Amino acid sequence: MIIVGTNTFAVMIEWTLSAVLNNPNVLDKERIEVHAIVGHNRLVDDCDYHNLPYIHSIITEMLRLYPVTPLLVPHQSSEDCIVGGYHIPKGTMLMVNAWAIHRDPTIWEDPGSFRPERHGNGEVGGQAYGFLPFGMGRRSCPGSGLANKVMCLVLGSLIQCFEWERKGEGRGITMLKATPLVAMCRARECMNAVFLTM
Ligand code: HEM
Repeated sequence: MIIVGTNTFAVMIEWTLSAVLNNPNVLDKERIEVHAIVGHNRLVDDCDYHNLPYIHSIITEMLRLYPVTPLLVPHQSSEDCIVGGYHIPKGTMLMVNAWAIHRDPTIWEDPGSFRPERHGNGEVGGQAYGFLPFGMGRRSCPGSGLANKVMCLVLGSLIQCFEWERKGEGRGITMLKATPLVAMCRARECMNAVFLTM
């Protein structure tokens, strides 16, 4: 529980920051949203969660392109069954290739490109079964709500408080970046008053 709840999350934040730093227009758009909703006099908070739709779109798009557990976790069939016309004997180890589903051109338009806008207001822009970063059904991830909330608050705070500059891309069960993200951050001057109250 501790490993799935921390490692997945840390990997996801690194992937998301990388994508945002590589797409300055996305960073600018998000900064404008955070500035309009939260301003400069306080930090991003719990109460802002439902009012930051573009952050939700960014996180959804990241979970689509870079699902941290690309093959989910192995399951085992408890009885003989038929899936998509294939006979699956009892006791078979079953893996779901979420990576391939998330990049299937019959489900997603231009699947390889990073376009948060495809998920208007954070709602998933493809078919329901085309997006399963947290699995599906009764064994799906019980931490998905918490994960989405924490990712939103962390990403919002990082964008609100710091100026970001990419320095190059320099590392469980999760999909790590082949080259770790290397970035430089500097506290934003407009946030100094907030930092002084902490
Ligand atoms: C970005 C963050 C996360 C991602 C992408 C993620 C993804 C997943 C996936 C794909 C599964 C397997 C679902 C399946 O069997 O098909 C899973 C299971 C699980 N996750 Fe997460 N997870 C995340 C965060 C968390 C957090 C924060 C917690 C706890 C606080 C958590 C707790 C669990 C547990 C306990 C299971 C096993 C559920 C079961 O087997 O019934 N996860 N997660």
